[in-house]
Amino acid sequence: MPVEHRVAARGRLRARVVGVVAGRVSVPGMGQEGEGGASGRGRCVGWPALDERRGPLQASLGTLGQWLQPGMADSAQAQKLVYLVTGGCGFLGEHVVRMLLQREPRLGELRVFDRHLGPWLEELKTGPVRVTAIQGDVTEAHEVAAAVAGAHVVIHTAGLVDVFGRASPETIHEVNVQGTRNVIEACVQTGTRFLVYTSSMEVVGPNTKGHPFYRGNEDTLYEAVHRHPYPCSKALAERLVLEANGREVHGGLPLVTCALRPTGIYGEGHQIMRDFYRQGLRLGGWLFRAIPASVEHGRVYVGNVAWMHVLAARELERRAALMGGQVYFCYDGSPYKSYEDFNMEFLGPCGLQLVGARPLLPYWLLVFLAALNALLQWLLRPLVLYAPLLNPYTLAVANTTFTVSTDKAQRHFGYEPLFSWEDSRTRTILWVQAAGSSAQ
Ligand SMILES: NC(=O)c1ccc[n+]([C@@H]2O[C@H](COP(=O)([O-])OP(=O)(O)OC[C@H]3O[C@@H](n4cnc5c(N)ncnc54)[C@H](O)[C@@H]3O)[C@@H](O)[C@H]2O)c1
Ligand SMILES: CC(C)CCC[C@@H](C)[C@H]1CC[C@H]2[C@@H]3[C@H](O)C=C4C[C@@H](O)CC[C@]4(C)[C@H]3CC[C@]12C
Repeated sequence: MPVEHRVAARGRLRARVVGVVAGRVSVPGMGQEGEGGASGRGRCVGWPALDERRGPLQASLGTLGQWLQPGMADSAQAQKLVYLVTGGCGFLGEHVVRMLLQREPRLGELRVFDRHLGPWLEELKTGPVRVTAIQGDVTEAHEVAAAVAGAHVVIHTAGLVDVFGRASPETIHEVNVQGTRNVIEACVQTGTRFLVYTSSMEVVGPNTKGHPFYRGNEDTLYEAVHRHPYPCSKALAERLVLEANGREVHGGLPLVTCALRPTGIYGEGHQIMRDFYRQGLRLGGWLFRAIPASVEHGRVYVGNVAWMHVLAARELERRAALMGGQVYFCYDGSPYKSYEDFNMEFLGPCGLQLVGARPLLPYWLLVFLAALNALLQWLLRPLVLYAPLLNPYTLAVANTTFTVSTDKAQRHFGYEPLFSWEDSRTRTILWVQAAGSSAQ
């Protein structure tokens, strides 16, 4: 285990650094010119309004020339940058960390900030890039500020992903909204100019009315009304990030922010996929269709989501005027399918079968069971945490078509999926097989 020590950061800020390891850098990526676009806005029912704090430069985004420091373009190749990834030990965060090490040529130091540090960070010991593991909590403003101090770019992916009622609404709000506010304020205080936020499709929908969002893009009009704490928190946090674009950071330059909105992410490390696999194994290799095959659910491979983060972070500097304050859905070539049929793309080759061309239970019965689960969760809460996959919210999400079709990230910062559907599928199958056999 690494030796625990403390480092002094800018001013009186201090960070708890629990390890320093080094990783490898390789192949550069790409980028091209694009055009502007719009960002979505949601409405949270029953949640506090946001501070209406806007940066002085918010309303007047300048030309690219105004955003670049003198000589920056010339020195860009030589300059080594410090990146901070919050939530860097999570499902997506680990892929972002590894992707940065493999594909960001300007990476000089990579700070991985998480409440729970993964042992795999130790693997990243060889190579020229300094990797700094920082155990910290985004809800603690001083810990965030200490980690951010001196970083050029922050990728803020830490979040409490809970649609099952495991955490309280207050905790979800604290981590996702206050945590994001802390990251923004840390950037402003310490002079960090570039912030990429991992948002979610749920900032848009599905809404509580079950309206379909079919092949939508960032400009598609949709009635985004949130009641569940998780989408509420993501919507509020995304708004904070977008509104912070243009705020003056320490040193006088403007903050540049953007938000990426993945749909349902799949790939190596996806816990819910592993849970379905294990459940199928327990049921003798069978899974039972609950949702009609006609309900399409957007999915995106984790490696492509990570790649989009890396590209967005890289291009924010050069394309600040275009990308600042923008939202981008995360997309790739994964096929449009129902949630269960899509899972079968991986679970099928692992030996599971989905029974039924149509749902085996009538929808009203699922609604009843979901409501019963919610009631049981509430009744049992003082005694035990009962948090099954099926509840009224997850049923509504699974049973509402939500698919995106867009090229905004391609136009704005040259994003193309790095992994084909075939690659993504193969990698995920191999992981499910390994995860399944380790569970035996
Ligand atoms: N998984 C998906 O399908 C999906 C889809 C869209 C968006 N997202 C977003 O992507 C991000 C990552 O999600 P994920 O699926 O990798 O989840 P995850 O739970 O695997 O990762 C989140 C990471 O954040 C860390 N974290 C949580 N609370 C923290 C705190 N208070 N301080 C510091 N670190 C903390 C966790 O330890 C974890 O490592 C989240 O912001 C989530 O909202 C996920
Ligand atoms: C009705 C049951 C048989 C099936 C239950 C499946 C359910 C657990 C799944 C379906 C859709 C899933 C969500 C969707 O992929 C997108 C996201 C966005 C992301 O920000 C967090 C995860 C989440 C909510 C998925 C959670 C699991 C869901 C609801």
